Amino acid sequence: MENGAAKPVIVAIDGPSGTGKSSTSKAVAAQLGLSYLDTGAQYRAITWWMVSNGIDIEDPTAIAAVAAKPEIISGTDPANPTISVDGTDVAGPIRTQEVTSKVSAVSAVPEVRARITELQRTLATSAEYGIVVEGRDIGTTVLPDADLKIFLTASPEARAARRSGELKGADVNATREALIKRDAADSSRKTSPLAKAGDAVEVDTTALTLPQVIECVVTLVEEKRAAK
Ligand SMILES: Nc1ncnc2c1ncn2[C@@H]1O[C@H](COP(=O)(O)OP(=O)(O)OP(=O)(O)O)[C@@H](O)[C@H]1O
Ligand SMILES: Nc1ccn([C@@H]2O[C@H](COP(=O)(O)O)[C@@H](O)[C@H]2O)c(=O)n1
Repeated sequence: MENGAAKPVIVAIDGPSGTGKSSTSKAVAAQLGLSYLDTGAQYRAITWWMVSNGIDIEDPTAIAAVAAKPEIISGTDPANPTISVDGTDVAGPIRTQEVTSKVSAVSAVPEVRARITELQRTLATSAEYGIVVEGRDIGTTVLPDADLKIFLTASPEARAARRSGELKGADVNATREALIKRDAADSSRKTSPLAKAGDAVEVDTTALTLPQVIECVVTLVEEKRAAK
């Protein structure tokens, strides 16, 4: 732990799918003694609830009408990030192909975003030593006053190779097409699209190893902390 008497530091890490946001954010938070929030897991959790309750994912009005119903709780320990819906641990179910293919439609609904954004701001402001929050709109919308904003990128080929390595036996081309499709949906929605904040530092991770990306972000956070 390196938190000492330092003031809380708020770090926003955004970027498209498979650029390394979760792996990097978790490691940076653990190394610097900060909390960690995976906002994609929250959108996946509400999507899982919609699917489980038979809500028509193609109907934004139906989604909006029930967006406030599920109780979503995120644990922010980077060594053991947790996510539950109405008391049920959904860490496994939110990673299914079904949820992945439907999450962009649910996360595009403004009532869903308002609800989840409120949860995210509450967690960020209550983190004693600071927090690393990763997602798509953290630097632009959720935490526009974050101390440090990072926007991770990587080529679609690198991202697909990483993902298909994770999903044993998955076809790289199909994985690449699915990533591109999800990024396009997330980037083109009206409310809080995936976007780089004007004051974010862009890090292209295509040719970097994960430890190199972590080291780069740790250095940037330490510089910000020293200047606070
Ligand atoms: N720089 C890197 N080099 C090689 N592999 C990496 C790198 N960064 C991350 N990975 C691997 O790529 C995969 C995807 O990383 P991760 O889940 O962190 O991405 P993400 O941006 O959070 O994705 P998503 O938005 O889809 O959740 C993981 O298996 C991770 O270990
Ligand atoms: N700040 C965010 C974070 C995520 N989303 C939506 O959730 C989906 C899943 O995210 P993963 O990081 O777990 O892959 C993502 O495709 C977005 O639709 C979001 O809208 N805003």
